Amino acid sequence: MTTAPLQLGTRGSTLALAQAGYVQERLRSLGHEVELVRIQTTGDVSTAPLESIGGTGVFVTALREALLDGRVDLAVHSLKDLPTAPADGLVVAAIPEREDPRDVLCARDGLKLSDLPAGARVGTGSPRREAQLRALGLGIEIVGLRGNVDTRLGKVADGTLDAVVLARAGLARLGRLDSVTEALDPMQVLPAPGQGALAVECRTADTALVEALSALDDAATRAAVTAERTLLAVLEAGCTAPVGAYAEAAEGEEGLELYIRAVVASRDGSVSIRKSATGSLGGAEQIGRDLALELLADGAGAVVDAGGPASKEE
Ligand SMILES: NCc1[nH]cc(CCC(=O)O)c1CC(=O)O
Repeated sequence: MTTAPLQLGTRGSTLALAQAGYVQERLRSLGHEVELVRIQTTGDVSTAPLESIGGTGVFVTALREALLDGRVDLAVHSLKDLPTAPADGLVVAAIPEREDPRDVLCARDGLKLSDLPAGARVGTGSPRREAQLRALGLGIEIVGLRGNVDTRLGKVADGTLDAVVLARAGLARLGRLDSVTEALDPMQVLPAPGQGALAVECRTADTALVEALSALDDAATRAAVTAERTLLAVLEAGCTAPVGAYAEAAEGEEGLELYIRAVVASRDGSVSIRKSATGSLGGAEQIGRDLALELLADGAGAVVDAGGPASKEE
């Protein structure tokens, strides 16, 4: 069989290339020829705060355009950057097994969160991280931060900041786990819905490719992130404050069950509402939806976030 190599669209950042390279290798091991195609996005070109240029969706739009106009056959995204609304003509054909989704602290001198002195400067551009860190009441100062992983870690190395908070998954994919001084306990800081997972997207009409990509799909990860993202979608319709959520498959009395925890917090940390639920792996959407409705019934809709709707962005 002679088929043209699959064209895999990716952003050009080191992290994006590492993620695309992972998918490329998995497809190669299944016998597919795959070439990487770099697509530049507004989010890569601009250094303005994400909230002011349309949020994390800017990373995704250019890749989706390349899929829809046929420049590429598949695209790899960080699932947490993918808007919850489905895109016309496109399908997330594979969600591979996720990395450890926790946020981590990368601090000077090996410090952990509880070692940071009052007034310590901690960098993050994520309202979700900011809200949950403030809610801990440690008296640390949150400093806004953007840029790639190297830029962010550099602010600790050069002494500008005492620490930064990042996704462990990104550091793992870049081989930078040596910078981590503490993995944050989800009891204190819940990750973004979908954090640590990849989404492999292609055209719905490309049925042979949809079928081929399904070999990369991990059922437990898909169930977990489906619950997290359904929760996010329901909350997006009903509140403006940042959302954290983490679902995992765990052995329960009835076999494998999905256990999900979620938080809605005001950016200043003064209010945070946390709830959890368990259910069957097959009922992921319903678990996510029900938990979101419970959070709203508990007042999540009234948690005011000064940043407005776009502030949910990571
Ligand atoms: N916000 C950008 C972004 N999108 C995905 C990751 C990391 C990889 C992942 O979460 O899957 C990061 C960096 C970070 O939040 O530290």
